[in-house]
Amino acid sequence: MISPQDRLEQIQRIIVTAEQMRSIESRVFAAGMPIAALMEKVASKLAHRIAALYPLPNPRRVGILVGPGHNGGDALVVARELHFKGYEVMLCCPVSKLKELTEGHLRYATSLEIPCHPQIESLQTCDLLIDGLFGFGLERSLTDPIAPLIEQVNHWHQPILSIDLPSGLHTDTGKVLGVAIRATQTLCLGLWKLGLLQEEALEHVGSAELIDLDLPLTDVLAVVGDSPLVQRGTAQAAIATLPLSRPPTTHKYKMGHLLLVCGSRRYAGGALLTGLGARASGVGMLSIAAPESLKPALSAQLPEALIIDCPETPEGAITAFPSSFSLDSSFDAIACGPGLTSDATAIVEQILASQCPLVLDADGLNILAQQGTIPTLQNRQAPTILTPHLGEFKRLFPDSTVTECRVTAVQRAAQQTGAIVLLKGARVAIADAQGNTRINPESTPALARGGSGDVLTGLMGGLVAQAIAKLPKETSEDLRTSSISVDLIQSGAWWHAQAGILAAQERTELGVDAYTLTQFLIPALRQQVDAADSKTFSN
Ligand SMILES: NC(=O)C1=CN([C@@H]2O[C@H](COP(=O)(O)OP(=O)(O)OC[C@H]3O[C@@H](n4cnc5c(N)ncnc54)[C@H](OP(=O)(O)O)[C@@H]3O)[C@@H](O)[C@H]2O)[C@@H](O)CC1
Ligand SMILES: Nc1ncnc2c1ncn2[C@@H]1O[C@H](COP(=O)(O)OP(=O)(O)O)[C@@H](O)[C@H]1O
Ligand SMILES: [K+]
Repeated sequence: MISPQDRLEQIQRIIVTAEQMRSIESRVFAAGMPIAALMEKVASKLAHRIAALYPLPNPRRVGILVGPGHNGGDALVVARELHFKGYEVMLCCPVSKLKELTEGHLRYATSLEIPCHPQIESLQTCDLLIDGLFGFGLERSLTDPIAPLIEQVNHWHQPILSIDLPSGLHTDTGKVLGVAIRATQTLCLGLWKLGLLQEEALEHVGSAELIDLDLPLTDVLAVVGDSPLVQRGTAQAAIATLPLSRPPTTHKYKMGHLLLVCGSRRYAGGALLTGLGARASGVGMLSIAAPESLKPALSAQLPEALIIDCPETPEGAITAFPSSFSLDSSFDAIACGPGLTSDATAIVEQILASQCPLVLDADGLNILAQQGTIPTLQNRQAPTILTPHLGEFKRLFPDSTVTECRVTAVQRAAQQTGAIVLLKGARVAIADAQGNTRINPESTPALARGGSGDVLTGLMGGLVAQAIAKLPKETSEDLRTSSISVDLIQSGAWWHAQAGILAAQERTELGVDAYTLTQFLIPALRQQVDAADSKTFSN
């Protein structure tokens, strides 16, 4: 039997759509769990958590918004529980036609003399609001009388805690259906809903937490599959994937040789930041192909790196490798792009034509887009990882539907190109050609700053080089490609985000320039590994 900790770790990785959640719920009910019993369990866990987050005596007055379905039912059971814990609870139920179970709970709450108001204004003096209007059953845009009510509540100043999802969000796309609650906090029930991990939802979700409902893993996996394609990144999964321990008899070339191709006189920092990101990855050997005029600055900051002086244009951009250099099989991976400028077309073409595993970013991506993304990559044999931000993604895939759903856009891009595609942003989404998808659930807007993507490119390049270096030399291209998993790429995205979070905690969100970020990569990893170890020991 799986231990409760392992089960919870697996549950934390699962992401469901509304349809999948409905199927899981149906299986549990068909197996004999009464709907009302599950609702009691949900609401008792919610009430406990709410009382811990907002302990008496302040806040005392709690206003609860009740919708027509079972989200409203949950809210009413929470109302009853908080009432008995000593909170001064009042309800607002703006609809008259309720589902049967919800109606029963409303009748009982009223019998307990918990006041229920049709007008939202009565709740304005509450210290805390709980949003139980709609959960994953919402399918249509909100209109009168609920839409104006939500707009009004969003203008008030008390914290709002949403049950399952902020009411008004689409469960799968995270898009606002007309209007949606702007929650301070969302307590998601049972399993993570896809919409909560979509970038569009972020301003509405606040901080998000999963309330485990002990849904049987067999029922969950029967619906999402034993190895679900779409998974939420977790610290445990990332730590398990990172190359944290080294074989005792290893040597530098066994720990990966990474070639960085980056920088120009104009974007000198691009090469440095990529190099510092790569350094933190632990890669065994680092070579940097950069304009020759950057050598003194790079050597001063990265004394361990081999600098390959490239001839440069009068503007200080690389156009080609030096004539003495051959792009041979001594490199386990190349990370290319930050700070290059569009003058680097020939060198990027040469790299794309090589058999070397490649992380492509920034101007490397813009040059690829000009060459024709899909045909160029379809011809490429070696593993390729693209790390575009939204603008670069649109240039790479002009026909994409990225504005509708980032996750499906990334999946399609990966399937069309055979590359692993990582779409940057507040919620990084990563997919491979087989549809395996990861979403990084936690980050900080402190990273929205020039150069922080360069750090990611170097870090990612170092991780890829180490993964490739582990393989025997005669490994086939197919096996080399499959050795670079979405989990490895997600572990890099997770690590980068954790460094940003730790740096922001220590230095405020204003203090996380890209150079500072590089200095937090190792401390953040240390902190996370220690936290994971202490969890293991305490279990
Ligand atoms: N699955 C689980 O494991 C568990 C689920 N649980 C809870 O149940 C929640 C899901 O409950 P749910 O299915 O009743 O849907 P919910 O989100 O409350 O709303 C649907 C209602 O809204 C109505 N409606 C829809 N659109 C509308 C609109 N635009 N404007 C106005 N009305 C609109 C719609 O009416 P209709 O479409 O029939 O007109 C229907 O009555 C889930 O989020 C969680 O909180 C837990 O209790 C137990 C464990
Ligand atoms: N609002 C945000 N929240 C969290 N992370 C963000 C946010 N905005 C950007 N990032 C992250 O910061 C990095 C920015 O990369 P990029 O746009 O390539 O910048 P640059 O090219 O200047 O280095 C990416 O890793 C991205 O995921
Ligand atoms: K809700």
